[in-house]
Amino acid sequence: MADIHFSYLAFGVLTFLLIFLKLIIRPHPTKIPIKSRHVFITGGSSGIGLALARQVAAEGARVTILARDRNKLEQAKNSIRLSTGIDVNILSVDVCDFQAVKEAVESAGPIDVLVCNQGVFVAQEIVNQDMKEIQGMIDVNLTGTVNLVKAALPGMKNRSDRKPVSITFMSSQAGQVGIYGYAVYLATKFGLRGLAEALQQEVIADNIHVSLIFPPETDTPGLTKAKKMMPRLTSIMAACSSAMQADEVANKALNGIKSGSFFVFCNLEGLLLSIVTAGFSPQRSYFMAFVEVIFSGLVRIGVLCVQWTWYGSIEKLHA
Ligand SMILES: NC(=O)C1=CN([C@@H]2O[C@H](COP(=O)(O)OP(=O)(O)OC[C@H]3O[C@@H](n4cnc5c(N)ncnc54)[C@H](OP(=O)(O)O)[C@@H]3O)[C@@H](O)[C@H]2O)C=CC1
Ligand SMILES: CCCCCCCCCCCCCCCC(=O)[C@@H](N)CO
Repeated sequence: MADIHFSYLAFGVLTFLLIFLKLIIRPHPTKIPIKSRHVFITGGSSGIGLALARQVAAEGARVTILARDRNKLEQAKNSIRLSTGIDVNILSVDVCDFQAVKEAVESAGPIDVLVCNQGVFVAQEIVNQDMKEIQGMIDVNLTGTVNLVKAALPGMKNRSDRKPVSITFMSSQAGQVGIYGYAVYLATKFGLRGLAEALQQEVIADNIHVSLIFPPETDTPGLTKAKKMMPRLTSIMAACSSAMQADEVANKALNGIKSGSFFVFCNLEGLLLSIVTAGFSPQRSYFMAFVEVIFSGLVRIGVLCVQWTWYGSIEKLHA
């Protein structure tokens, strides 16, 4: 008898919670159309950016890709033409040069979806890392992204149609959790989260929607390069989240952008990380908000266990 009453009560409380969350979550849910829109992808000549460029081109978007190396850009353009029959616009620019970024953005025409995906990463203990490498990661990943936002925002705010548009940042699961060997890289990726949270508040009135993508290790030319000198502990920790192909990550990213999700996770570990690091992030899905509220404590126990094994590995390898 008491059992039945208890389950009614639990059901009632959970239903009330769902309805409550549906009423209060902000920003409101949205949908970002892709077809016939201008998608501007930095770092679009390689890896995740190239895979995303191919997918949005196949969905009928007008695509611009930006990177430094003109040869790689030409190759990317040819490979996208071969697989989709569509021509993308290429721009050879260094994101660290604000003036050049501004001119490139103006030459490309009004942007509907800006994907700041360019990034460099070197896995190495900070004590061994030289200042050039450190400064390079901060300049490309963080300052470069600020440059892009600063250059593109005026045009996006003053667009002629008021349809929803997106600014998307390529973070990393290493933008949600500390990983040995990635101290400076993490500083840039955690930095993007702060940028994204404040920016979303500043641009919501313009119907601009911010997304943050959190990929696990992804098979790309960039990762192949980083693996050459990766510390053992970096590999051990990164292997706790299952690796993915660039196409799969691009697909998750595209679905996340279309649904205007603020946090976009890519695999099961990513879902758990997004629950446990939800913090003060905006949430458009009442269902995800519900999942966060109910499960964050439990997942916290899980990640504390993961930290326990990680610190065990650190002790062992440093003994
Ligand atoms: N691969 C992985 O395991 C993961 C990657 N990520 C993130 O995803 C993003 C893409 O990574 P991935 O596909 O592996 O990278 P790649 O190294 O394969 O490609 C990087 C792209 O960025 C461009 N780029 C680099 N520096 C600049 C610059 N200064 N100005 C303009 N473009 C630049 C490169 O072109 P060029 O050199 O010609 O300029 C290239 O197109 C990065 O932000 C990365 O941090 C996140 C999680 C996991
Ligand atoms: C119970 C909860 C379980 C949660 C498990 C969490 C495991 C986190 C692993 C994070 C791996 C991040 C790799 C990103 C690497 C990257 O960004 C690239 N640029 C370079 O590889």
